Amino acid sequence: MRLETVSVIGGGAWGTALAQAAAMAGRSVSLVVRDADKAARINSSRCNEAALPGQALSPAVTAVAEAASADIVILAVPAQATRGLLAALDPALLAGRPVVLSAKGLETGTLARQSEILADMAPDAMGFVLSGPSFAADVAAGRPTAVTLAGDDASDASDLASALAGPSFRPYAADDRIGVEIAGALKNVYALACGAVEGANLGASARAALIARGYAEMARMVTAMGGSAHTLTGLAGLGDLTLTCTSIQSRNYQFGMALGAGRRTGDILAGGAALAEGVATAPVAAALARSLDVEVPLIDAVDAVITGKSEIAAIVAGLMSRPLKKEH
Ligand SMILES: NC(=O)C1=CN([C@@H]2O[C@H](COP(=O)(O)OP(=O)(O)OC[C@H]3O[C@@H](n4cnc5c(N)ncnc54)[C@H](O)[C@@H]3O)[C@@H](O)[C@H]2O)C=CC1
Ligand SMILES: O=C(CO)COP(=O)(O)O
Repeated sequence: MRLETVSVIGGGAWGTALAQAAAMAGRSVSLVVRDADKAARINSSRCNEAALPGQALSPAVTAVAEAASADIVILAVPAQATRGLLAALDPALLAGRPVVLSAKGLETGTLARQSEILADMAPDAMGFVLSGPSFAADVAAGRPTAVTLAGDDASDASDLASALAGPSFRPYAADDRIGVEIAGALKNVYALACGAVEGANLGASARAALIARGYAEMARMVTAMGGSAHTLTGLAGLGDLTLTCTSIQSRNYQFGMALGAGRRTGDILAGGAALAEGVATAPVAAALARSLDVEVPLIDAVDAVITGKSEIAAIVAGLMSRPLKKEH
């Protein structure tokens, strides 16, 4: 497999950071943004100011407004935009190519994972998922980061990991796409909950309990979907859950803080909040759990707060008065 050139589609924070990581790994990179003016601005200033202010881009990154053929395709648009993006792309750009899915979320309506969307829309593409504890600003600045890169074939995933690995970006190959995708999607839901704990001043002990019980829920979901709970011991599971559920830098955590302070979802969104994938994913994850008959009280709680069905105080009281049971 030739793995020299990379096309990163999506000119937000994560697409820009992944373009920079691929460039630092020695690849020649096109960053596909939505309009030609933006591409020209990035190329002349050598910075994507709107996405990663002040971050200088490697000379190996060229912004373009139209996707062109590349050995590796990386999709970095919000989870709800992936299907539309794939529908608009020339299928020849995807057929037989490794396509790396980097969005963390489940699709509204279909309940689909990102790799299921790819299989629907571009069945000839080779789907990989990239997830793990990795803030875009850290990756782009060359701060040490490690992620999981999963594909159906572990040896292909290893080749791709080698092509994207650089001095500060270390992808670990894996073969459990389901586990990695569910972990990436659900950690955003728990980050909303942990942010709400912070915003409502419920204490660090409550937040730690949420992380541990969230991990247990995640394991039930992954197992029910045919993934491996063992995957969750790695970067995409424990790694990203720890990062996102404890860091105010996380947009999901910030959104949760606003909910915890008593603000409504609609008002926070109307105020121009940054993308928080857990907001769309929480109701989808709750529906998915119902369809699989998996008990997920924390996902249900976040869904209830997001959709305005319940208040945080009532939810905390409800969670604390659930029947006592064995931990495992
Ligand atoms: N920012 C981060 O630190 C990380 C983000 N991610 C994931 O990456 C995904 C994208 O997040 P960010 O880049 O941070 O969000 P962002 O809000 O910074 O950027 C999203 C970009 O997608 C573009 N976009 C939206 N719809 C599009 C469409 N239909 N076609 C083409 N472009 C479209 C927007 O113009 C924008 O440039 C999310 O799923 C997020 O969870 C994953 C790891 C780290
Ligand atoms: O996925 C991320 C870090 O791994 C980014 O988290 P947020 O989208 O919550 O900022």
